[in-house]
Amino acid sequence: MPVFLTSAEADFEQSFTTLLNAKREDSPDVDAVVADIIADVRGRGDAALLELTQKFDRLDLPDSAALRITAEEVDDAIKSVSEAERAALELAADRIRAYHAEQMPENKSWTDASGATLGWRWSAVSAAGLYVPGGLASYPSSVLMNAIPAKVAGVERLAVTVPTPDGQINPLVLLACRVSGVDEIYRVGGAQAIAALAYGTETIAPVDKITGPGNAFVAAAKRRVFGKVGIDMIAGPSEILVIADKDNNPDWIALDLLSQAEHDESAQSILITDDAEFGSAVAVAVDKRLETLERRAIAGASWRDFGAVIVVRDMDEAAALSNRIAPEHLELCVTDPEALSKKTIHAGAIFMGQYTPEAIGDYIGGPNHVLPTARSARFSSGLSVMDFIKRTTLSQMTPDALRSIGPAAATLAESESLEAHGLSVLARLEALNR
Ligand SMILES: NC(=O)c1ccc[n+]([C@@H]2O[C@H](COP(=O)([O-])OP(=O)(O)OC[C@H]3O[C@@H](n4cnc5c(N)ncnc54)[C@H](O)[C@@H]3O)[C@@H](O)[C@H]2O)c1
Ligand SMILES: N[C@H](CO)Cc1c[nH]c[nH+]1
Ligand SMILES: [Zn+2]
Repeated sequence: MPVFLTSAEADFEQSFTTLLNAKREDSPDVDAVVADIIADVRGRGDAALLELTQKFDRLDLPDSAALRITAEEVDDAIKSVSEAERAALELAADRIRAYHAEQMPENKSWTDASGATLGWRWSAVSAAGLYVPGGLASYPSSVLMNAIPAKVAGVERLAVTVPTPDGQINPLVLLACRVSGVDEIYRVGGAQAIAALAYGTETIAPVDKITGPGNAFVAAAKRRVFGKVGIDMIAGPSEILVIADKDNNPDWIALDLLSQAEHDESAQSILITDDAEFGSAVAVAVDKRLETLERRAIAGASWRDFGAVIVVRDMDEAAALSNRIAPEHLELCVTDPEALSKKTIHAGAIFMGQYTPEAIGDYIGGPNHVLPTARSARFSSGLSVMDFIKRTTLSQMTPDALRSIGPAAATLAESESLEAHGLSVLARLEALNR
């Protein structure tokens, strides 16, 4: 049974805090294994990749050239994709592209009172690496969500790594690469893929930024290579918080809760409502749906161990609790979602009104589905074009500007005992005054 909490009860604060701190990730001690794999790939390059691919993915590759999945192999694999799946993927790609194009920031420059021209300019990283988790159960939608923002940002080179256990790959993953404009794809997985992307091998040139989800080995490797390259984030198990009033169909809300519960036994689904009877009706509907759901073992475990129904006095209280949870996904199934959304400020993504199930955001809405989990929406945002660009500041002095602000720089340099700093300004001022 999920927990059923009522905010008016005396022990609510204690129970809510327990819910907030529920440990949802079993991270086995994988760091030592990952350190060895990274050292091996740095030392032996492709030879290590071939050996580790044999060991972990049971795939014997004849030589380094076979690490890359060729355009012909992609052509062959995507023949099996149905027309309906192709059309859906293309529609999703178009909508994700259009949304992310709107995110591109402007360059800026201005001249201030001293005569100095100041500003900044954005430019894309030169090369990005995208890790796609392996197996037939991998998500093509996640390929679009990672690759398209990179392309929109202007990244010139985008390399995908994907493990192919026993030689198997989801053809939709390859189609998603094709639709996103990615043609550099390697059949390598785990920590060895991350090491190859970060440090390079004979076949895989190094990248500047690595994004994409993966298992504990991938996450540990991303943590280790951070600094050598940039990384996006370490995404934890999925989460959904639904705030709903009684004017909703309990079955719809139950399905929304289960849509994230079915991802992972450690996923978390929470309903906050101001109507206890409605809360009970949703809990009943969840149980009913669980009877027939294909992934009922996973979804049932998630709902039993981490699910919750919270009954509050009013929607202001709901908003305050939501901000403390800072969920990855927040659905506002209330009469005035716009007004409530102004109060629910800590959330990765908000879905407004009863006709906007979170699943729309996972696939086709346009915004990114790679979002902050584990309460990190308090201080961070989902993947965007901003993850693939960086800002360079610009300054240009005129002689008058240097005369105006240079002496203060020289004074500060002297107070820091950095003589050459001060002299580099003073030498120019002397020349100007000659
Ligand atoms: N958040 C998202 O959008 C999203 C999307 C898809 C998948 N995921 C997550 O990605 C993960 C997928 O996991 P997966 O394992 O199926 O695929 P994966 O691609 O993440 O990992 C497979 C690789 O792990 C390595 N590995 C496995 N056992 C190892 C061992 N004992 N020692 C060293 N390396 C080992 C191997 O190299 C193997 O190729 C799941 O945790 C899933 O929840 C998240
Ligand atoms: N909801 C997941 C992120 O939390 C993303 C996803 C991919 N496919 C379906 N859903
Ligand atoms: Zn999902």
